[in-house]
Amino acid sequence: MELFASLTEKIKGKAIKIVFPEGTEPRILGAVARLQADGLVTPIVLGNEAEVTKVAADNNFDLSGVTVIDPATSADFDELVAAFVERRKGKNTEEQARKMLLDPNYFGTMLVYADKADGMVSGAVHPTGDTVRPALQIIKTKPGVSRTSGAFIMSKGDERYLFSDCAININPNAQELAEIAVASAETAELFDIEPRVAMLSFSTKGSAKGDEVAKVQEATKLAQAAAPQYKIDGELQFDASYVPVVANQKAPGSEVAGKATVFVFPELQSGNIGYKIAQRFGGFEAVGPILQGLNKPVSDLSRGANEEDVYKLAIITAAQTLMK
Ligand SMILES: CC(C)(COP(=O)(O)OP(=O)(O)OC[C@H]1O[C@@H](n2cnc3c(N)ncnc32)[C@H](O)[C@@H]1OP(=O)(O)O)[C@@H](O)C(=O)NCCC(=O)NCCS
Ligand SMILES: CC(=O)OP(=O)(O)O
Repeated sequence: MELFASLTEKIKGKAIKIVFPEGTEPRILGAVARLQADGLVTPIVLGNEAEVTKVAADNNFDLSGVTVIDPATSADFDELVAAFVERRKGKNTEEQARKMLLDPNYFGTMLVYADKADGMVSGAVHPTGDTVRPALQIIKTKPGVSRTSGAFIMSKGDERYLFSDCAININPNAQELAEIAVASAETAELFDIEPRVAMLSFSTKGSAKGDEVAKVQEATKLAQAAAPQYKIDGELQFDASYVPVVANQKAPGSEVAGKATVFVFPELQSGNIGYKIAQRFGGFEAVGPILQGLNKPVSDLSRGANEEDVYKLAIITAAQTLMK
């Protein structure tokens, strides 16, 4: 079944509450109106009610039935401040908390932490750091996961792949890269992609040398040892990972080369540039970044996202709430 058809089937009618902190952004409100009309999620929009209503009216969006919360006047504000101070014990004072929770990304994250929402979608107007930092500080990673990372589902026609880390870890070490690879294989399975994980490099099987190559070689070994149930191979250049004829020449006998479905980039420069090239030159649809390894789902849009991207990432975020 087509990815979004199967995900919408899973979430429909479950009233999964997704909070959208960027309540005066037309791309967000357009997606919210559609999600509400399609009965896919129960949206909570953050912002001054008069401003949200004006943007909706100016764009002919029907927000009937959508909850709008202004953090500054919310009846839950004091309770959330207290929960935040408790969570950030010793790291933030109550005075700081009162200022921080006026920031819609902090307030929205606290709604998720306090179980008043199930997930959050933000980042259409905020850069990634501002969107994800509250989640890293408050929601935190699941037991056994030390690093959150950001994956994209890349699809075109019948082709569907996962790219990571394209969003979070600027220069992961070998251990962190191994963890990203295993988390990516797990995420791929959640989205019905059979994981064959390529650990990408500018070298294939020792064709080049250097610290950067050694890091990917080490990460490959660590990931293979940590998750022997998955097919993980490296280090591979992109052509060796994707093109069967090149794979035969550069990495004969590999279970991954030439048929990879999960592409793990060695650091964030290549990951972020790589997904945008596939999206903008290659015509792939890029949905994400899907944050992997958090206790509860928080998703960060690219600021280049359109309304359809917001709609789809909200569906993915809602589906993540059902996955253990
Ligand atoms: C994500 C990012 C903002 C975190 O940076 P930061 O806020 O300076 O990070 P800090 O080291 O101050 O850590 C802040 C908190 O987050 C946690 N944290 C940081 N990175 C983390 C990660 N990858 N996974 C889990 N937790 C993380 C820290 O442990 C710390 O928690 P604490 O306050 O409870 O001790 C930073 O890594 C970044 O800018 N990444 C690139 C984002 C980007 O621009 N991507 C391109 C566009 S998508
Ligand atoms: C994922 C990403 O690159 O986000 P942005 O375009 O907002 O920097």
